[in-house]
Amino acid sequence: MSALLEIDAIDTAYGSSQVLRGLSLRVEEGSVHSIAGRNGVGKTTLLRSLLGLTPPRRGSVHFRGRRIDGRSPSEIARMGIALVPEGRQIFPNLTVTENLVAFAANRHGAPAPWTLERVHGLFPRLAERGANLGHQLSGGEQQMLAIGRALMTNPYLLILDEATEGLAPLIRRDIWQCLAMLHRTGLSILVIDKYVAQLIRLADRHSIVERGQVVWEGDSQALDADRSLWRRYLSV
Ligand SMILES: Nc1ncnc2c1ncn2[C@@H]1O[C@H](COP(=O)(O)OP(=O)(O)OP(=O)(O)O)[C@@H](O)[C@H]1O
Repeated sequence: MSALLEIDAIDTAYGSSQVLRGLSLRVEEGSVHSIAGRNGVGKTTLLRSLLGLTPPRRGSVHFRGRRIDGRSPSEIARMGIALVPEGRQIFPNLTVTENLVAFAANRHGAPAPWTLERVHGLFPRLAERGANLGHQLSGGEQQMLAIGRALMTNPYLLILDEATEGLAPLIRRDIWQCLAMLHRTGLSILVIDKYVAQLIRLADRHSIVERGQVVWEGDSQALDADRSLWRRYLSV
């Protein structure tokens, strides 16, 4: 496997308040990589750093072998990173179909690109609700739409920030199943979530963040076996 994303010793701060402290992380191509950790340890700041929203002050970020820290968020997105943000942030006054096609692109010539039809195959509910406005959807439907919209950009890396937050258990199960299916297609995924047992089932590698640093990294078997890690770093 080769590295799709390489974050090397980044420091990121909001004004004088430093959040990330020499954080390093490597996501292999074709893998699902989870980032876990308690509230406020810097997980969202890590995403903001690699997406160019809050650029790191030190260290480097490479994506597909090219340095991306210092580039603008739109340039980084065009290089093939798609975010499913916390809170979904779909367009409330566009229809479901308009939300899906608004940013559709196949900039990198994916041989089997995501299209409206393929997204409808993944989430049949989005086909049924195609003419409804974003604000008329349930939380679960909004989450499906946010994932579908990200896929329509045909990214190399899909990032999900708390995608199952606030969803009913059955809808959460659907989202986990959808991510497992995307993993089987070979898509690389970086996922932040609180449900450690589900992350263990889904992801290949895990990084635990504490006070702005990665304090543990390993595979699912190792994370499953060491419950002291869960108690110490994950409040579960
Ligand atoms: N825009 C901002 N300005 C100043 N401080 C911020 C800003 N955003 C986050 N912080 C602070 O940075 C720290 C890390 O926050 P961050 O959102 O990255 O953590 P997190 O691990 O994603 O937590 P959560 O799970 O609650 O989203 C927190 O102390 C938070 O208060």
